[in-house]
Amino acid sequence: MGSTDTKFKLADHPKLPKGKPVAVVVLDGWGEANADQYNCIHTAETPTMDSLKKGAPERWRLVRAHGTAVGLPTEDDMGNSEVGHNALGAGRIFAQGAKLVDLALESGKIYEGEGFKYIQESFANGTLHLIGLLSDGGVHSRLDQLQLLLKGVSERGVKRVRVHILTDGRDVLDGSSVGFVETLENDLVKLREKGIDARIASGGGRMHVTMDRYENDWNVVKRGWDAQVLGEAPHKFKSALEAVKKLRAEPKANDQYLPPFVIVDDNGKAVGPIVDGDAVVTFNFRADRMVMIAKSLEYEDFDKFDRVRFPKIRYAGMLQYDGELKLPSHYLVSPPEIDRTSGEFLVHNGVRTFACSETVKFGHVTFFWNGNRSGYFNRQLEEYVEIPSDIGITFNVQPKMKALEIAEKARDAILSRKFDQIRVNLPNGDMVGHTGDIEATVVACKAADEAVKMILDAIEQVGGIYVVTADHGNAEDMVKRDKSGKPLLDKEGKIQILTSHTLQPVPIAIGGPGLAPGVRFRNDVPDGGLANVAATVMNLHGFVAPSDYETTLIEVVDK
Ligand SMILES: O=C(O)[C@@H](CO)OP(=O)(O)O
Ligand SMILES: [Mn+2]
Ligand SMILES: [Mn+2]
Repeated sequence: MGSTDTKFKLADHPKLPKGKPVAVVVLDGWGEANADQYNCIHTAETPTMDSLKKGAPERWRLVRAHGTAVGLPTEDDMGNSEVGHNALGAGRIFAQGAKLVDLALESGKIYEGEGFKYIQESFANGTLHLIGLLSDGGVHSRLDQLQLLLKGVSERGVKRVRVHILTDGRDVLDGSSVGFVETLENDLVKLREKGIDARIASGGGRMHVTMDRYENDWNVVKRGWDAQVLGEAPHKFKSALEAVKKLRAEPKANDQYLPPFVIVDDNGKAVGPIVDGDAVVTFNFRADRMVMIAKSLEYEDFDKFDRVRFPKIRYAGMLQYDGELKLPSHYLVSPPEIDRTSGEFLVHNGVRTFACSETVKFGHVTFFWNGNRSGYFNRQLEEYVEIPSDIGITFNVQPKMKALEIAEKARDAILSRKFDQIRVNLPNGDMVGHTGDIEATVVACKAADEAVKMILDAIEQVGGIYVVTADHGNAEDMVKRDKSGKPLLDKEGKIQILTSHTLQPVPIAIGGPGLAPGVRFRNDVPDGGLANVAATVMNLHGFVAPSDYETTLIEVVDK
């Protein structure tokens, strides 16, 4: 069983027993908001989640899931899966990538580090390529950081810059890509006036080009590779603005799924393929959707797709994206050191752990949960199950996704009695919410609720405990609003669909036959956030959390 490593020894909880199976269910993108027709969770039939809310007020509450509560720079920053699951798993609030990059740019430290010095060696004779998400969403990247970086490199000897853009429309409004491209083009004009040969070289929508995750579909990364490295794409344009405008005019086109394009010169030649001697920076700070491109840019041995050419480049990530794989080996800003996560502690204390989701969220309950670390802590005590996601579709056409399959795996793991913690992520509210399809999102929420029921029923059978929560909001608000909360209309008088996450708090409910009588939420942690959940879960496993963890949300009163 557990380890002898005293560093990880947890004290016994004075009142709560060990050995009860604990199901930890994370509903992705499931916030709490006022009830109206844009709240898909409210519209959907969700009897299980409703019963948790209505059933036991002392065992249901809201927790903060955005802004500084999850280590983001400001209270205007919506929550996201990376910071949400990091907080849930690590039990402490770490300054996250967005904030660390801000600080490094502000202080200028970014230019003093090993990563920058490394890429700078290419400035004299090579091109600097910047690849990343072009928006101000603040989930994966931020435009103002790109702008500061462009300014910084222009003052530090760069001669030729090529930007490879990925249009967003997921963390920001669909259609906003046009404005972001205009802004970037204006910045590049200014660089050219200073004598720097700076241009946008290629592009494509984030969900179709480059930003796949958890190896769901390597074709996505390949499309990016072909455009960015080889300078080949089905669409060729003289300017990125023209590209984005024309491609958006196609029926059903949207920013998230724009096809790949390259910018060509008057002779039809791509203006910025990546060649030997160049430097490349992937400027997203968030990890999950950069790991695959990082592998393709960095690994000599690589068989995921035919790269055709593997240029000898100096490559650095904005951050190091995977702490276990040390990928990439060069980076501009050190990632948060998310160590001593609850998963690691619990495994060292003999807690047998099962984690499951479908591919698009699999890393959320493993990699993110464990502090952006891939792999197991102890293969003997842990089992991580990935259910393959459908590929090549937008999830509004399949809103039930694999919720049922995930719930079945969780149910079987619970009934097997082989695990003490059974942890899942149910993706529906989030993945379908991102499509902006309100009807499909309602179906998605119902499917997630049914999955919760199956897991809770299994917990009932084995006398276990459940913790049901979420990582951030999404499906509970599908419309852009003004400050007073009124839906905003576009120029044609149509409502503006919100595809992004929200600033809303999320619910957390605890219960189950194994929950000791007298356990209830404390009322002296009113500002509790996702980081308070880890200590809570440790308590439910019969342990006291380490003293540097954010405090537990529960107390045990004598009954
Ligand atoms: O899809 C993603 O990458 C983000 C939104 O940008 O969503 P989540 O944080 O829920 O994974
Ligand atoms: Mn999420
Ligand atoms: Mn999301």
